[in-house]
Amino acid sequence: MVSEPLVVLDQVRKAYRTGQREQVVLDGVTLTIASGELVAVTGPSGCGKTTLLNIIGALDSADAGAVRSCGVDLMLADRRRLTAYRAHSIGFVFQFYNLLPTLTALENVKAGLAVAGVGRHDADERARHMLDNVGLADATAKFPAQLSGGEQQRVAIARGLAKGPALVLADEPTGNLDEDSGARVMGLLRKLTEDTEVSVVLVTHNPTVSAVADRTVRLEHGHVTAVTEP
Ligand SMILES: Nc1ncnc2c1ncn2[C@@H]1O[C@H](COP(=O)(O)OP(=O)(O)OP(=O)(O)O)[C@@H](O)[C@H]1O
Repeated sequence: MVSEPLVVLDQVRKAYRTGQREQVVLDGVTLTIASGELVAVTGPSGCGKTTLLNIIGALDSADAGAVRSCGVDLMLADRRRLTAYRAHSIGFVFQFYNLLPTLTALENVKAGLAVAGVGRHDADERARHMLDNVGLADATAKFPAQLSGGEQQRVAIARGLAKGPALVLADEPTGNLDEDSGARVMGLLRKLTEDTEVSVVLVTHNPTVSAVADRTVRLEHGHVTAVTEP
């Protein structure tokens, strides 16, 4: 039996309007992502990579086309359904980690679980387990400012993954890291897709990062211009 892809984008169009001016950012983007796949999205600055990620994550909406992800039709779903989709199905990882500075590593991961509706006892156990998985079992009580950039990004990955999402969306997850820390973060994301059914879509400018992916999708002038597999 051939299973349905986790994400299906069909002829997706997105334009931004500023006053009278309309800028078409995505102009007929078609793309599918399978469960357990790691897909890198590359392309020149301003080509719409973040916009594409935001549409898949229901942080923004397409103007036309079809967008289905994790069993949800994002073009038809109401706000409540979209909020539940973001909270349960998607793990977000950002370039600048977006950790809460006044919370410890453990509390940051637990905060992500609270949003997903996980009870306090379960959340504590799961958060500790996730921090252990990313190699930070000794850093649970540390605040973000006491951690390196790479460690902070690993906390952010633990936070994004603790709720058990089907899909992780990562915008330049290694963009602020040195080569070694970046390689470790990529190794973590790679292992995750190998050990579980989680899919990862990440935006990157770095060819070393996209080399780790199952597929690299290049966006240019609103279109997918190339798809490469290593
Ligand atoms: N909310 C918005 N309103 C108006 N224009 C926007 C908005 N968001 C993005 N844009 C414009 O859409 C285009 C695509 O932006 P996007 O952030 O998706 O590109 P990107 O490929 O991720 O760029 P970069 O690699 O520089 O991060 C840019 O020209 C940007 O200025």
